[in-house]
Amino acid sequence: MSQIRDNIKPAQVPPPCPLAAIARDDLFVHYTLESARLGNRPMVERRLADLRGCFADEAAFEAALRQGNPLLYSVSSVEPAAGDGQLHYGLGILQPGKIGAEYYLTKGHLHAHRPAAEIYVGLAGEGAMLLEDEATGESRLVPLRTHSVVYVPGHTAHRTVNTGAAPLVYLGIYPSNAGHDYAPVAKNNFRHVVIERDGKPMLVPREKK
Ligand SMILES: O=P(O)(O)OC[C@H]1O[C@](O)(CO)[C@@H](O)[C@@H]1O
Repeated sequence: MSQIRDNIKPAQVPPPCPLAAIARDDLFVHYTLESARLGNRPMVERRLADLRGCFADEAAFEAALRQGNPLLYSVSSVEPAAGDGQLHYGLGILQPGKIGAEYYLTKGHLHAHRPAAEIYVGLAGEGAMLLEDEATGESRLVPLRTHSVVYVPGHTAHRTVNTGAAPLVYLGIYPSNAGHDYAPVAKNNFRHVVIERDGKPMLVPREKK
């Protein structure tokens, strides 16, 4: 018996929670749905020109860009602590609109640390998450709206789409070591496109060029 006990390795003890090391304004952050900004954190803004290559209808994209360079979405983030078990989160606001038949969308990314999952909490508006398994290309369109939560598994490219008429506001919560890897989506894009057909969102395969 004692021999068995001797062979049991002690569980790894995590370092003590660095509560004192966390800034007070990282422990409590206020936001409003109108500003969709976390406290006074900087807003990263993505305008139409930043989304070059994302939309399927390139002629419609160039035509829209000639009319102006509207703000499509903004994200502010809180990163209280790094290290094993810690979390970061971001508040996003994605405007309504379309390029051709395709709804306004975010660039989309994989996590640099591929196993990292993410939780999206819908706070306002009506949209969806486009999920794509990196290895198999398997795709899902999952609704994201007020009072809904979407689970994004690890190893899954994810893009947010606004399918409604009002701004889509959402909170994304992810492991502190997740990181953003934009390169695979920038190179290959998603295999599917979310378009409006007969007034409703529909997932269709991207046409080959
Ligand atoms: O597709 P993008 O450009 O990364 O935008 C989505 C944003 O949503 C989040 O996943 C959560 O707010 C951010 O990490 C990310 O920047």
